[in-house]
Amino acid sequence: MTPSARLAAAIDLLTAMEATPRRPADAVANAFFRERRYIGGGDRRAVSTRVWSILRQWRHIEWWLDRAGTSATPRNRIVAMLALSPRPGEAPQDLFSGDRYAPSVLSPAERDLAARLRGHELIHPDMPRAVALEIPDWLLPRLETVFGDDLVPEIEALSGEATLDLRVNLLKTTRDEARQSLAADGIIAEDTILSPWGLRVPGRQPVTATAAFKAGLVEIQDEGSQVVVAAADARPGMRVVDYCAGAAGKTLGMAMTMQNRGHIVACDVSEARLDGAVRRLRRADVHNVERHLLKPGDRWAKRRAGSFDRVLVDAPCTGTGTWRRNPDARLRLTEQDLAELMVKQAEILDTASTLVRPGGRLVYATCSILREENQDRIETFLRTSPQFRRAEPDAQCGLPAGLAQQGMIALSPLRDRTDGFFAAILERTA
Ligand SMILES: C[S@@+](CC[C@H](N)C(=O)[O-])C[C@H]1O[C@@H](n2cnc3c(N)ncnc32)[C@H](O)[C@@H]1O
Repeated sequence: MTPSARLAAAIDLLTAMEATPRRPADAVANAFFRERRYIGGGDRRAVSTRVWSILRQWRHIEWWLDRAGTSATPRNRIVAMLALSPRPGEAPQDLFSGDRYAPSVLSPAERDLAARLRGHELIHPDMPRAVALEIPDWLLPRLETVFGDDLVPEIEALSGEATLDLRVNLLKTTRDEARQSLAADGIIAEDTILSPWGLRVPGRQPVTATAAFKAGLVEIQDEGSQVVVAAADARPGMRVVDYCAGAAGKTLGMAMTMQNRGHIVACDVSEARLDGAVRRLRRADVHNVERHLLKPGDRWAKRRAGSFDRVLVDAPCTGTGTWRRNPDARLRLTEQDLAELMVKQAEILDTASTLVRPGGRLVYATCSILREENQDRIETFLRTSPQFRRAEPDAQCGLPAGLAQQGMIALSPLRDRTDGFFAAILERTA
């Protein structure tokens, strides 16, 4: 594709995203490219990079368009981005060439817009703080409470590119062998700092095409998720529940720390997600996992009360810790979403906690950075559940000493170079 044709595809993709504003951008993009199989890998990456650069600057661009008195159409967004963040060979009038497959030539109003914005920076001193930080207005006071003086660098870190982390599957290999196998396919990976089984790959590399990935030696998993797996400290022979297992990301990690011995029940309310786990479990050679679909009125938990050594609750949450991957999510998130999720988290935690045996552990985790979903949730739970107390990670789980503070781990992209993650370790005393 020519640069102009790629730009036209970017405009079409932005238009598709605007047509379904509640749908995650990556789901819209996947559907978009599935319907256009003629767009090859390199072109797909170029179109996505262009669109994602706009998603990351959504509020900045809107502010500039509003100031210019024009509407935030996909074409105007792209014209504004090209003018505010110019790159060599990307003059708007050249890319909007009107040629075959290219966007139609700029209208007088679009040309005027480009001329007015040229020479300005994306961020302007007059922008309200929430706009400058690219977060919804209602979230600003909450994030100021969480990060205090570090708010700006923390949000900058949350807005950057995500790292590509792998969890080595110790059921099949060692960290060194996995690293060597990746190197044979031209991918140089480094050990992660916090996770004892992690490898970090620089940039965006085609890991899924490597022999290591195909053979199930490595699994793509953010280091923060791996830390949650380590905090769960599931050991060989234990009875374990992964109560919100989804497609089994953390189930796979726990099966590994259990050396495939003992039993894990992977529960979820989503049949599609649990089905997605099957192929991953097989590829990783995991065979101590049973899947259980939770249904309304399900008596499964009641019948098994107090019978598990470990219960992991990887709760549905705002995902505010994963903005590096999903920059569009921060703009979709509403105060109502947070309120609904908090009700759900309380219900899930209450039910799942009944499964833990006396002396067993409950680990509650989110990929959120908000206090309401994390520390506040745990404090409320502990007030009403005196049979639980905070516990420290055991040294044998492999996490660095001092990572947990009073039984809670809060990871941030700025400090830890992971997604924003939270995990609380609770022990049932009676
Ligand atoms: C953060 S995701 C889990 C991700 C998964 N543990 C992983 O590591 O790949 C949260 C999961 O909670 C599930 N969920 C939502 N409501 C639930 C409920 N009431 N009980 C159990 N699971 C629920 C969702 O379907 C979703 O798969």
